[in-house]
Order: sequence, then structure tokens, then C-alpha cells
Amino acid sequence: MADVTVRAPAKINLHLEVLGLRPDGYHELAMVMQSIDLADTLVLRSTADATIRLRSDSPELPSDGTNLIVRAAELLRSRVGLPELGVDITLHKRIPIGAGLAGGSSDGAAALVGLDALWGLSLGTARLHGLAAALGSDMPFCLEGGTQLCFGRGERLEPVTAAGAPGQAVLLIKHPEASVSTPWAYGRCRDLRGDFYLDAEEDFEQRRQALRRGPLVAALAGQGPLPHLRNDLQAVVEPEVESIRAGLDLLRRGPGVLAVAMSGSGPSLFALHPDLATAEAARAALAEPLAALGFVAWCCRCGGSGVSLVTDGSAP
Ligand SMILES: C[C@@](CO)(OP(=O)(O)O)[C@H](O)COP(=O)(O)OP(=O)(O)OC[C@H]1O[C@@H](n2ccc(N)nc2=O)[C@H](O)[C@@H]1O
Ligand SMILES: Nc1ncnc2c1ncn2[C@@H]1O[C@H](COP(=O)(O)OP(=O)(O)O)[C@@H](O)[C@H]1O
Repeated sequence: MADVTVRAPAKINLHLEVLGLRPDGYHELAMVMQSIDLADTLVLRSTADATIRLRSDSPELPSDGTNLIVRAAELLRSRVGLPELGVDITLHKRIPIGAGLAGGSSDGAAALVGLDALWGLSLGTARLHGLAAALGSDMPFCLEGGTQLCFGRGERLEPVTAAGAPGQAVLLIKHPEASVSTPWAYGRCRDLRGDFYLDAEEDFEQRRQALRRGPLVAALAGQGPLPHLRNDLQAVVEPEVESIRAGLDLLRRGPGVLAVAMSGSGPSLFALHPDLATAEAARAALAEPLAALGFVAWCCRCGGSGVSLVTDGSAP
């Protein structure tokens, strides 16, 4: 079969609420996640040597079995019981690593979709979701993309209509030296807020309903103003990382900004804007202070989809 090319978009969290602890040790979450058009590209070529090979243009990223692309390929091959399958994968990395943008999760999701096509497996959505959920809590969202309510560990999805979404673009920034460990952020959240954690399923469901019927989902459907964006991990991380505090203050000063938050466990920060032109105008207006503080900035559209096969040769 000819090469298969897949786009792996990043995500931001428009809402991240930590509800409590689950028996499996993960946190019960209520989130709204949004795909953005900052994306990695994977090119997959079938081989006959029963080997999974990854080459990446990111020097800081391992290409061995710790890479989520390789882990996804190995899990898929073992689950279908075809050890003789082989693939050469080339990764073009654009999403900053460990940034709260699910770059690794999206690459893993892209590997599942790309290999399903390359190896002609036709596994279907449910089986791909099962494999994704086994590899990471954010990976099922990365398969579907768009705008979704995410519950459970993050793997239970409910699509949200964002037809009238006021925030169609983001000004995204990240400090190259800042890094936040996701397990650390959740552990710190438990230390600081564990006394307020819910623990009954009916209480979890009450919070899910509040989000489904709340002002954020209404605003995304074009009914009413955008509320303050809640991220419980931001409340934990922000006091510990000066560049995050400085970055959020800067983004709030951008012209035309609608709302500002940290994405996921950070350290990426974003400002929602009505459209790409407004996001770019804000980036230009903040260019000097952003550079002075050492931030890297992107302007991205909020996208309607997750991982996707590229059939028109458009992905560079
Ligand atoms: C924080 C979030 C918010 O969207 O994203 P990022 O900031 O990583 O992008 C996610 O919850 C990250 O999802 P993901 O990166 O897939 O997490 P996983 O690999 O499944 O878990 C990594 C670690 O995070 C903690 N974890 C993750 C998910 C969850 N619901 N509860 C947790 O406590 C656990 O310590 C776990 O061992
Ligand atoms: N293909 C990949 N791209 C980015 N990170 C990866 C990849 N494979 C494994 N990882 C590891 O996964 C972690 C980041 O996962 P990711 O889903 O990108 O989280 P975040 O949302 O914080 O960026 C990092 O510790 C990184 O080393």
C-alpha cells in the first residue's frame, strides 16, 4: 500500500474540573476540550521486516518504545495478533512537548488511525477508542477532536455543538524553559484540594450536569457571553511557576481577548479571540513583552476535528 499521512492536532482545555479520586488512582474529571490547528504530521510506510521504526525531526524526543507512537503501534499489532506486520514512521513535530497540548497523545492517536488504514485492519471506532484509552486518558479525545465534554479519566466523550462559539482562534504561548509534570500537578492538586474532593457517583454526575447545562456550553453554542475559564490545575501550578503568572497577565492585556487560561497541566497558556485576525493583532501588540520574557507564540484556529488522514497531499 502507498504511504499513509496523518495529521495529529493539538488540544486546549476550555474547562478542567477535578471532581475527586477514582478507585484506579486516577482523578475523576469534568472537562471541555477543543482541537486547535497546531498539528504534528506522521507519514507511515509498510515494511515486510516485522519491525516498528520511528524517525522524528525532534531531537528532544526519544524514538524508542517510550514514544507514544511506538507504544500505540506495538499495542495495536499485539491486539490484532499479527506480529509479522512492520512499519517505518516519520514524525514531523510541531506541537511543543509536555506542554499541556496532548502532543504525545495526539501522535499516538494518529499512529492508531494511520496503521489501521496502512495495514487494512478496519478496526472501527469502538476498538480504536479502546486502544486509545489504554494508552492515555487524553488519547480518545485526540481521535475524535473538535469540541467535546470529557468525563471519567478524560476518555468518556460527549460532543458539544460549537456552531456559535465566540472564541474561534487562540493566541497560544509557551516558555521554552518551563515544564510541568502532569503526575506532579495532579498530586499537588490532591495535596491542596483533596479535602474538598467529591467521592459519590451521584455527586460526580451532578457536576457533569452542571457543566452540560452551564454557561460555557451555552456560550459555545452562541447563547450568551463566555464565562471565566476554569482550570483546577492552573490554580495549583500558577503559584509555583513565575513565567505562567507573567504569561497570563500578558495575554489578558491583548486587544480583543475574550478569555485566558492555562491548557491542561501546563505550561502552555492561551487567550481566546473571536477570529484569527484578532489573535494575530494581539500577538503583534504583545510581540515586544512576549519576546522580552522569552515566550514562543502561535496563532491557531479552533478546529472541528481530531486526527485525520491526509489524502490531498496538503500536510507539509
Ligand atoms: C492534564 C490533562 C488534561 O487534559 O492533559 P495534559 O495537560 O497532560 O495535556 C490530562 O488529564 C492528562 O492526560 P494524559 O496525559 O493522557 O494522562 P495519562 O497519561 O493518562 O496519566 C498521566 C498521569 O496523570 C495523572 N492523571 C491523569 C488523568 C487523570 N484523569 N487523573 C490523573 O490523576 C496520573 O498521575 C497519571 O499517572
Ligand atoms: N510522540 C510524542 N510527542 C510528544 N510527547 C511524547 C511523545 N511520545 C511520548 N511522549 C512523552 O509524553 C509526555 C507528553 O505527553 P503529551 O500527551 O504531549 O502531554 P502534554 O499534553 O503535557 O503535552 C512527555 O513526557 C513526552 O516525553
